[in-house]
Amino acid sequence: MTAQIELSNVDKHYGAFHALKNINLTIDKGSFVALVGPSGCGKSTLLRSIAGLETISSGTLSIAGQTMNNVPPRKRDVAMVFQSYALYPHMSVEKNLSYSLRLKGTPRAEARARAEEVAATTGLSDLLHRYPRQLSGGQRQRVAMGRAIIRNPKAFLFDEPLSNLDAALRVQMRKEIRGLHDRLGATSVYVTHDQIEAMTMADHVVVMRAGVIEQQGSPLELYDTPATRFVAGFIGSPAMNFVPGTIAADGRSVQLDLPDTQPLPMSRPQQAGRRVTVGLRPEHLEIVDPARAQLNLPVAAVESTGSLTYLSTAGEPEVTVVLTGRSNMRSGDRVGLSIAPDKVHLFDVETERAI
Ligand SMILES: Nc1ncnc2c1ncn2[C@@H]1O[C@H](COP(=O)(O)OP(=O)(O)OP(=O)(O)O)[C@@H](O)[C@H]1O
Repeated sequence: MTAQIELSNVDKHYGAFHALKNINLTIDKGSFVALVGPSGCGKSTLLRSIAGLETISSGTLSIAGQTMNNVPPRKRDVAMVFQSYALYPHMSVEKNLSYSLRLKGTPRAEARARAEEVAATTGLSDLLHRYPRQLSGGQRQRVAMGRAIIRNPKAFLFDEPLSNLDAALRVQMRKEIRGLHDRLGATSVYVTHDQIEAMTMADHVVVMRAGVIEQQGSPLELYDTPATRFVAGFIGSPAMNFVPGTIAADGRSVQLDLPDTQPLPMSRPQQAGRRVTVGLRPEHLEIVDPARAQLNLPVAAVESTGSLTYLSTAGEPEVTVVLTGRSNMRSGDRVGLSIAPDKVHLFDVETERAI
């Protein structure tokens, strides 16, 4: 039942506002694709366009090879799962699950049997007689999932489904949703503003910005080779540090605009004298003996979570360093840092594209 979804040259205008700009995206059958980006970038609009809750202004949208541009939502055979759950409060879990089947005229006994089957898949077997108000947030989310599953749709469309849950439950539900996706062999499209959620759940991540697909790829492709400064800053936590710099005369190292820094060797030669933005991930900076450090910076703050320690430096721009374990550094100390040549990212100052 599961299907491929294809968008080619899709545009969406809300009056004069251009919400989606020339979107080209193939969602392979059986894949789990996350749409991420800051608030207002168009990810919900894209998802709602697939569902048919928005009409696209131009381009083609197809599901299982059939053009869907003018097909109403209920005939697209896709299931949406929302953050608000949208459960019927006056119906038991069993009735919530079987409602769509009953609407289609499925006999009562068969609908109940399907509800029991789906309840077993989603861990709701003991809760079939409860009402939504008697469920925890995670259980309600599972009912919302179950209602989508029972319809055996061509694709599952998730709109920030975990936003209402606390941090621990979110982590658990991520695994449950991904596990269900795998067991059902489903095609899933998942909107989130949380890049960690996207990275941990999806096979393919689509980063959007102001209505445009900025970059798409596997989670680690985006992390290792961000195409733009925006993607570099959006993927990875804590965020990449950006420092202005100049390619040195030898073309093989880059001098940062920070006092007490040596040129950083690069893995590929660049044009000498070129002004660039240098990207350094906090987890790639290593603390080293000041005598052989490439950067010597004053420490402004030290924060520890027990397993990780975050150092931030004084001065402009601030540089963040993350290390595993603990550190006896204190505010006011100087820290010596170095970074491997293949971990130095460079971006064009004007276009902000990776170079
Ligand atoms: N019905 C509408 N009429 C006019 N503009 C709209 C409409 N719906 C959305 N927009 C605009 O389109 C842009 C994209 O909205 P969308 O909801 O897709 O963003 P989003 O990336 O999902 O953001 P968020 O994470 O905040 O939900 C926003 O600037 C929004 O204000």
